[in-house]
Amino acid sequence: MLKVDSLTKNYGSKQVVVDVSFEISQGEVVGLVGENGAGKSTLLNILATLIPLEEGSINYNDLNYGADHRKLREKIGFVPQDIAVWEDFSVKENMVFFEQLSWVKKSRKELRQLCLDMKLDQWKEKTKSLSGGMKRKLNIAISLIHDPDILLLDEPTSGIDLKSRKEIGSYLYDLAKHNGKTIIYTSHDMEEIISLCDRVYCIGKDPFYKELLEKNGKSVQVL
Ligand SMILES: Nc1ncnc2c1ncn2[C@@H]1O[C@H](COP(=O)(O)OP(=O)(O)OP(=O)(O)O)[C@@H](O)[C@H]1O
Repeated sequence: MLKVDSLTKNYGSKQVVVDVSFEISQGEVVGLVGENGAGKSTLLNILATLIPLEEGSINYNDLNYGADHRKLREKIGFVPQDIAVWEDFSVKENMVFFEQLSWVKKSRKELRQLCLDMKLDQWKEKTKSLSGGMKRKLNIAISLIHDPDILLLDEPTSGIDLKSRKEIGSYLYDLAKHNGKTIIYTSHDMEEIISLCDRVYCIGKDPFYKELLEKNGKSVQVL
């Protein structure tokens, strides 16, 4: 269980995340939506321990975000909004590089399989020659190397074609439902949010997203 209590984040005098509380259970797929600048990436970055917690508390099972940073990082996989891979490395070299930094060891075969699960089969190709969508798939595969419990994805399917989006979406859904991973992700693609998410959190005051999603039968909580 991931439990967030009274979380607030300001950038100087600008309040971005204001007194936010929620709980997410193991195996849930939760969408995070809101207009540009609403604070989705900020919240994900705090959950990923990349932005320090200033006000409020966050706990994952018996781990506390104030005290157990290292242990928490072992449990979290993060896919940032901006693609973060080594352009001059091949897909294989990227996977091996990040595996060597990882807490969990994986064989070349297992690393390759993670890419194939993403429908990314250009194992020996230089990353810079891949399309933007393929680089995103590589980024997702990298985030899964250490078998995280929680997967935080910031617009993971942006720039990916519809067929691949659906493939990645169903792969992520299976990871949650069959492997018990907890998935929180942001997207501006409401169709994807509607088809993939168990629940949705909406950041910001604009009722647009809440109304649209509720019309489509989704359970939405405004943060
Ligand atoms: N390091 C920072 N310093 C100051 N302000 C910041 C910083 N990072 C983000 N902000 C501001 O905080 C607000 C929330 O930004 P954030 O990136 O979390 O929004 P978002 O909902 O993810 O937006 P988008 O949908 O465009 O990705 C924005 O107004 C942004 O300008």
